[in-house]
Amino acid sequence: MRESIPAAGDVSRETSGRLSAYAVLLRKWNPAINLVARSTLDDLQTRHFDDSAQLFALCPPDARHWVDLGSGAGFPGLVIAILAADSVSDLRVTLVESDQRKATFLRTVCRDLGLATTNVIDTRIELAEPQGADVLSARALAPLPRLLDYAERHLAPGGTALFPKGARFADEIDAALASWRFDVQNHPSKTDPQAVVLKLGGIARV
Ligand SMILES: C[S@@+](CC[C@H](N)C(=O)[O-])C[C@H]1O[C@@H](n2cnc3c(N)ncnc32)[C@H](O)[C@@H]1O
Repeated sequence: MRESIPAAGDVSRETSGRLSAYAVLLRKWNPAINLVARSTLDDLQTRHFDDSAQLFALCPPDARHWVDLGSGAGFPGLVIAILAADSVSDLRVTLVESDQRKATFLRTVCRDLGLATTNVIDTRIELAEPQGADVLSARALAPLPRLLDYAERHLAPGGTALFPKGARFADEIDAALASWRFDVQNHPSKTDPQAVVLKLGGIARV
């Protein structure tokens, strides 16, 4: 089956082809290793592809290394890697996923799609070598205070964190401010009226 999944905004034929090939692999592997909830397979584009692609527009132009934590089936990190492969930037992407079967899936997609500058680390975030990321992302991984612990390990000084969050994002920010200071912008989600993408900079422990 040929998928037709362009990301949000205009993308080249090559990028559109890679996104379609990724979707085909996802559907093929999903019954065996439960990459995404079956209920979301009917709306892969909005729930996963567009939801991931919106983060790419928030990437600082001088970023060189994007690290996605707890990538699972590759959201948002693999979509970012596909979009970056077609951009003028030299962005390389690292996906951290401790589930070995999911990490194998991520590596297979990278190989089949020719994503030569995307790397998969199949260890726990807490144990992985510090990554010095310019941009750190994590979707559906952990509450904000724990994400900031991860950012302390893996984000370069002055780096940017992008965390999609649900309707209770303000409570998470309040909880995090007990131990951290940071600048935060709330970008409304383009796929869910209740959700936002939090863009954090200047992260430091109080
Ligand atoms: C709920 S899923 C979200 C996956 C993906 N980010 C998404 O939004 O579709 C969380 C993923 O993070 C991985 N994970 C959870 N804790 C982790 C850790 N400490 N280190 C590495 N991966 C972790 C899990 O294996 C799982 O694939």
